[in-house]
Amino acid sequence: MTATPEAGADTKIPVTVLTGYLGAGKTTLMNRILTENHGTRYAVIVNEFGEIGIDNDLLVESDEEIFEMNNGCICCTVRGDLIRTVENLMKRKGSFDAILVETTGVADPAPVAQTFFMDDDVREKARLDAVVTVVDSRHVLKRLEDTEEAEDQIAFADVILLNKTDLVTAEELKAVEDRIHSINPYAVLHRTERCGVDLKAVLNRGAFDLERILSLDPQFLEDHDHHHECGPGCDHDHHHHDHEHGHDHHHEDPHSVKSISLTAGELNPQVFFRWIGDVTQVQGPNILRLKGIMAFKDDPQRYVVQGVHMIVEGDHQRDWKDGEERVSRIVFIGRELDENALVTGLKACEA
Ligand SMILES: Nc1nc2c(ncn2[C@@H]2O[C@H](COP(=O)(O)OP(=O)(O)OP(=O)(O)O)[C@@H](O)[C@H]2O)c(=O)[nH]1
Repeated sequence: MTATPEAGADTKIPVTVLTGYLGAGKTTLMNRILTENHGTRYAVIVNEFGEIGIDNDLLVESDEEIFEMNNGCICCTVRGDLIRTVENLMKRKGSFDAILVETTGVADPAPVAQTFFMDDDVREKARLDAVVTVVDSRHVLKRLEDTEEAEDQIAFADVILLNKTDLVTAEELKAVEDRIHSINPYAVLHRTERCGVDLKAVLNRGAFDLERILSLDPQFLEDHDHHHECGPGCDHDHHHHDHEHGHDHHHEDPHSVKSISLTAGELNPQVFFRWIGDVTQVQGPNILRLKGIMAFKDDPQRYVVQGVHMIVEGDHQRDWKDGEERVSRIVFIGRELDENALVTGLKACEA
């Protein structure tokens, strides 16, 4: 974690990570990005060559290669292939403006995101802009029953394209939205057919769109969630799927993903860094994402933290504006999170 503003943060190449279950529409979105006239030149990294038409854009193949960190982290891995690919791309810096990583065939988006936090050389040159998840509206509820990966992809997302809306009824779509919202209330949702979305809504979001995420009223979200999870969403599931485990109340399942949003006043940075380090060491395997904007006492600038599992990084972002309320806000998305401990822990960081 660096405590000083990083020089040249703006010159870092933004990286968009594209995830989504098999057949959700990732290639369709990719084709759109590569063919639409948006003025940005993308270098594309895929695990395997797709049938993508490329003009000016670079397409790089990378083989699956994942390293576990040898520092005892049980949930942190980096992708050697991705590091090398990004480094090779950087030698051609100037010939593209942004990088798009398609995680075809990769079930877990964490190692891809972690690579952009953990490898120093990569971090120096590139910044993770957003994780974009394409969801098949027709099949996602079933996928969520079958696999943890489908849930992880939603939990990780900053932007979600609710695709194939032509294949579901309005009620079905609403149920899907409710369910996604219950997993990750902070992702921006766009309903799409053939991934038809204004690409500005997907690309170059900046810092995981923290501003927007954290400006949401957590109280509202909690009420909202509760209502939805026990309401039409659950009903819908019952009608459409056979449940082997015999219940639908996802929030009662300790293994399901939930989000916890906390606020506090001005913090003592030393105490906060120690706390967030401890939290991620202990709860890291269960923390899929964390994002926060912190107000440190006597610090003229806002401090932004974000993390994946046990990895946290932070940076000063910009000056607090005149009249802007100096509050600290942080969101954890994960499984089996100890909410009381998080609440007490953050409180104890107050200056
Ligand atoms: N009906 C319908 N079909 C769609 C939509 N979007 C994509 N498809 C189709 O769904 C199929 C899968 O789309 P892809 O874009 O290849 O999905 P993908 O996520 O790249 O698939 P994999 O690479 O296999 O993981 C294709 O036949 C697309 O034409 C949509 O909104 N509605």
